[in-house]
Amino acid sequence: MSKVTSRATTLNQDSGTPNLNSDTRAFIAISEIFGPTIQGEGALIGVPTVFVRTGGCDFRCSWCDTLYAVEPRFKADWAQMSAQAVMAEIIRLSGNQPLLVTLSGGNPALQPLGELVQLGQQQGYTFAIETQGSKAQPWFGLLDHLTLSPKPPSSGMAFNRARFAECLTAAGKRTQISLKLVISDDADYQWAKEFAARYPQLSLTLQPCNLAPATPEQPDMETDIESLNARLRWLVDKVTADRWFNARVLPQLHVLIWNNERGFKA
Ligand SMILES: C[S@@+](CC[C@H](N)C(=O)[O-])C[C@H]1O[C@@H](n2cnc3c(N)ncnc32)[C@H](O)[C@@H]1O
Ligand SMILES: Nc1nc2[nH]cc(C(=O)O)c2c(=O)[nH]1
Ligand code: SF4
Ligand SMILES: [Mg+2]
Repeated sequence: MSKVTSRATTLNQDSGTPNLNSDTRAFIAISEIFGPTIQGEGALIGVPTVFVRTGGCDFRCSWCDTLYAVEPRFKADWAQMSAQAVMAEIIRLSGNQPLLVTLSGGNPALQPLGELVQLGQQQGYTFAIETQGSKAQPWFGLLDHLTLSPKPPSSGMAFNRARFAECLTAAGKRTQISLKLVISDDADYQWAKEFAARYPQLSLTLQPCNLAPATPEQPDMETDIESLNARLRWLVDKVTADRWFNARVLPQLHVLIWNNERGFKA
């Protein structure tokens, strides 16, 4: 399957729109732009969208399924693109028909994305972001959806409550915020219960961890759907037994459909 990935670099930085980035000349590190497909996870599951995946991350989760957009050894594969060039690719992929654009990564919050969001919204596109809540940006307040996915103990990453709070503040009132917590074992589940209790105002999705995701070394590795389903059943049983009725339990739909393969859809 061939991949829809933008590699062009444009030099036109003059958008004429108000600037929300500290650096007006900033380029965005892009790992891939693909779609239209459907959002496979969380509160917007099933919604048609184009993904913009940025390169680079401040975390190294033990089970990360997108290391090709995280580790600096893949930097040479990332394009440095202007907001205008990214928008042109989104318009091309969507046939100039506005839809939801999902910013993911890596950590897209490390990138200067305010201008892109403004450009797209002027043309009727809406914007969602997937980020772990380790870095806030002033342009979070422009977004339509902010999915915060703080990491459980199994990831090996630490939680910074102050930084997470900054993300909530930056999103303000206009942006819809939801929580997406990945669960791989009992310790993660217990952590998620305590975490969610601290943020009762946020809509919540629990997502079973894929403990054997495709890796840059084995990108075509078959997903073990049976064990993913077993973990999903385990999670549903726990949530219902605990009468945790404001939690939503969802698989990664794109993994079930396309095996998390990089390409047009996954
Ligand atoms: C690849 S991350 C990129 C965005 C951002 N860095 C973050 O973690 O939110 C997108 C989502 O995939 C989830 N994810 C990554 N690896 C996973 C895995 N092996 N199983 C289940 N979810 C995973 C993350 O927790 C996050 O919610
Ligand atoms: N279809 C699809 N849905 C997704 N939801 C979150 C994704 C991500 O990698 O951030 C993702 C992805 O890579 N593909
Ligand atoms: S924060 Fe997201 S992109 Fe970064 S390593 Fe963790 S799962 Fe991967
Ligand atoms: Mg993914």
